[in-house]
Amino acid sequence: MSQANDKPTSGDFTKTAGWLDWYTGPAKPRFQLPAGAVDAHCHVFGPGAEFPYAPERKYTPCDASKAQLFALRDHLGFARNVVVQATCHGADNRAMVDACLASGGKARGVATVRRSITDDELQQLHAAGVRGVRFNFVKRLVDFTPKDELMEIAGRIAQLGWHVVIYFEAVDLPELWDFFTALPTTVVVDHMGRPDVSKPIDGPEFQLFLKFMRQHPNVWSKVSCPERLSVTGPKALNGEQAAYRDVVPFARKVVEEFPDRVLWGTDWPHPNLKDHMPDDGLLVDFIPHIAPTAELQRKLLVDNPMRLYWPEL
Ligand SMILES: O=C(O)c1cc(C(=O)O)oc(=O)c1
Repeated sequence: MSQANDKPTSGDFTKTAGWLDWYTGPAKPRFQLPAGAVDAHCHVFGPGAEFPYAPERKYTPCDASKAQLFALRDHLGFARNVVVQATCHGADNRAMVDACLASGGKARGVATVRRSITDDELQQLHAAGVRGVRFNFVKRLVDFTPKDELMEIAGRIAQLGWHVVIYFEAVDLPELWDFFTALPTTVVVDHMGRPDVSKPIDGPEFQLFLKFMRQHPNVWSKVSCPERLSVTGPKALNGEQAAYRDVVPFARKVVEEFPDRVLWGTDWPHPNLKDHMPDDGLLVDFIPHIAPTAELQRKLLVDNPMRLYWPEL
């Protein structure tokens, strides 16, 4: 349906040139999600008039509110969300926290924090449902933060039982290896560490990522974002049931080798896509291609995210 660039950015903001808005009117998935499924990676954007975008942001999105996120959750058949702080909000977690608080216990959060955060502020985030912090190493999204600052934060949040979510490009893994493997918490990799899927699955780059997971049982991976990683498509649009073929072997390998350490999320509202905006219903239909059995699906969508984000249930 709509791929038009017609969604607003409220407040004193103008969308980044060429910004693609999230997809209106997604299909009802054909794949029936297991009961209690968690969308373990999604975001809210603003609305800018209520929760202004951060001065240090690298892009200005269209608004994507908590009500719109919850409507998508219900439409697709998810029971819960994990709302990950988007870089356009910097370390101002108010929009994410507001979504968690308004969810009636159906959303947990992952925050971005600075070294200056107080213990009281961390406790308030915990009470709102935050269970992790995100460290971002993708240079087009954030300015550099010194590793000693990040390690100090990791040490503090470890005491709350939280985990660290890391986002990086595959080519940067060698340089980041020592830092990542020194983290004292569970470590969750966003989007499989962004493999270049035009390279062979048994080539050095993806093998290094598998080695990272094999050698470090505290490392988990989100097998999300085929729409970002795919080079050949086809796109999840117009009813396509075999989308993003080139990503399937990579994601399926991770799911099958590490079934107890994988998560899946829509990545709605899909920041910074340049080529197309996927139909989120068809993205859900991608899941059985990478998790082909009911047991793998239940672990990926229910057991693993519940263990990490709702261990008390
Ligand atoms: O690849 C991206 O552009 C991207 C950006 C963000 C963010 O801005 O937080 O989050 C993601 O999961 C992916």
